[in-house]
Amino acid sequence: MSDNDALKSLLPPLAQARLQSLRLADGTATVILDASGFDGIERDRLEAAIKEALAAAPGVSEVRVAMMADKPRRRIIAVGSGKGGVGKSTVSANLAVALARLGRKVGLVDADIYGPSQPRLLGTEGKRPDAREKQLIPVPTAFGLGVLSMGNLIEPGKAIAWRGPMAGNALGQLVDADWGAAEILVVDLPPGTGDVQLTMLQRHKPAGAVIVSTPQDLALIDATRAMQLFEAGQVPVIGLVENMAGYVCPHCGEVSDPFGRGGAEAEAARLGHAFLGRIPLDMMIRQASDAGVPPAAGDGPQAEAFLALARRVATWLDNS
Ligand SMILES: Nc1ncnc2c1ncn2[C@@H]1O[C@H](COP(=O)(O)OP(=O)(O)OP(=O)(O)O)[C@@H](O)[C@H]1O
Repeated sequence: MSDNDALKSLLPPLAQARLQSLRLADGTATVILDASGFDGIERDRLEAAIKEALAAAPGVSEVRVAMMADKPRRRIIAVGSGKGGVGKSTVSANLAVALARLGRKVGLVDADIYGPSQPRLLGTEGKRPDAREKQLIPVPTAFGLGVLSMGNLIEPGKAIAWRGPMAGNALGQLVDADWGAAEILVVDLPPGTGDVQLTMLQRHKPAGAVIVSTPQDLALIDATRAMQLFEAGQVPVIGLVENMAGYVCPHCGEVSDPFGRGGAEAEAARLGHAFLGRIPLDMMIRQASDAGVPPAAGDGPQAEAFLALARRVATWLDNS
């Protein structure tokens, strides 16, 4: 029997069952265990039992126990659009806030190198993330979620010079940050089908993608292209959201359809994708967003529209 096997046989059965590695070097026994599912008391008890079991073993002067914690199963929802200005950032921010309101543990990554707008939308402008051992710590917001933005990493105005590997590495820093207990990461992608999208697909494997479009035909053609990119990368398209869908008159509340109606729903159906809902073109949405208070955090029909979207996305995640 090797020294390691002899030591292993001294461990309590539970520790043996959960053992990942056991090493003895210079009198120090290092025991690494998979402690997923254990609470603090169970961990303390097990650690004490292991120390007691090995303390008197030959050649052991010190025992170190490392418990590998549960890694939360974190899933990425990529929010994309075919073209800029369709409200992808607005939808991402409010989807994340609404998911948090539904009790989901969520974080938001602003990967839009061309126009990082999440700090403004979530009222965190000017706040920089801390870092611990080179890992970024998300900036807390008033809405129950943390946020990290490309804007935290690049100097304003320099975004356009960011290409390929640089943008990919920056995305990695944001996605692999210290997201704590967050189970869902909503990632606001740049518009179109460029480098950041490809890195997202290849390195970070989103669980699914939400595509935002306005009702115009041209926006829908671009949205279709964005959906095809995700499908080619084997990322399921959760569905299509139609933003700026009907205009809500700020005076009388009447809803009209300056860009037509039903186009996105028909396009989603044509492509065999789900239609996730309609967000109206509403002055209140723009004003609240500009003021750093996402409408999803408030009351009324605007919040309800985003909560309905979040419910659909949460249900999709639960069933996939
Ligand atoms: N449903 C809406 N009602 C009213 N205004 C909206 C709505 N959605 C977005 N906006 C406004 O439209 C503008 C563009 O939105 P946003 O920045 O979210 O778009 P985007 O697609 O992320 O753009 P970009 O790709 O350029 O970053 C913002 O001023 C935003 O407040």
